[in-house]
Amino acid sequence: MTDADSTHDAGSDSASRDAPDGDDSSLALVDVTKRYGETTALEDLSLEFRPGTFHGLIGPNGSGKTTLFALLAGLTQPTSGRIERADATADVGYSFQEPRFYPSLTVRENLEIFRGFVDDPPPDAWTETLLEELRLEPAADRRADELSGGFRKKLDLGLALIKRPQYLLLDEPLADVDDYSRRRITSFLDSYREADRTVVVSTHNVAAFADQLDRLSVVVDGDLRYDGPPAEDVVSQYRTLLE
Ligand SMILES: Nc1ncnc2c1ncn2[C@@H]1O[C@H](COP(=O)(O)OP(=O)(O)OP(=O)(O)O)[C@@H](O)[C@H]1O
Repeated sequence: MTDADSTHDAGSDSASRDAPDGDDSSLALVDVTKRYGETTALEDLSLEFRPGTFHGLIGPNGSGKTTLFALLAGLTQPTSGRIERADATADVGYSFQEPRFYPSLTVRENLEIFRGFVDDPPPDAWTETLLEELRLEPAADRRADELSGGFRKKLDLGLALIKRPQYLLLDEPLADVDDYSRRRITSFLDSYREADRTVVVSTHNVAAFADQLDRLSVVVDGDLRYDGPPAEDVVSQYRTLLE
């Protein structure tokens, strides 16, 4: 599958065959430093995202999480180091900036248009699955610019998922989302990962994903402070790591 002309899909030009640790289907940053002028957002950071993993990325404000996602999605280039994507054809879907969609089109029309950008699109039923699993159905026929904040967030999540990407990068996917939808969405993302896809969630609300996380990475001031299994009490673990 090639990348589509979609704001929610990343290009694959930074792909390479060999990932660290010999895992031939992971996505990884290798010795990455990213500077914006005088500001160092990430410093010599290496991190791997493996298939079939629900990976949590946490860290205080300004620690470099958004920068890391932008690098993985190919939206910006490292100052030094490299991004490796073992399977050059694997897609990256993302939702981590302001929601983007066609404002005058309905939720369903937006999903269909973005699905149409994909060269080898998932079947029609995938759109219906997303409408149902993301609890978007009540707003399916409403214009995108008339949606509440929570529905906008869910539409953005739907657009990130419409291509069924191998790697799904989500920044605060549950922000503004009601409790019932949260449970549905976390369980849907859980099953998405079971299909050997990678879900990476950047969040300040690590407790919301405690039951799903397979791996936890903590970034503080551009450094990787922890990368490994989440503890049973992930909130305490994070607090301890920050001390
Ligand atoms: N386009 C930019 N130009 C200059 N500095 C930037 C730019 N983007 C990010 N930075 C700086 O890089 C550092 C990391 O920012 P980044 O947005 O990646 O952190 P973050 O962990 O996503 O923060 P938050 O949790 O607050 O969203 C910060 O010091 C930030 O000010």
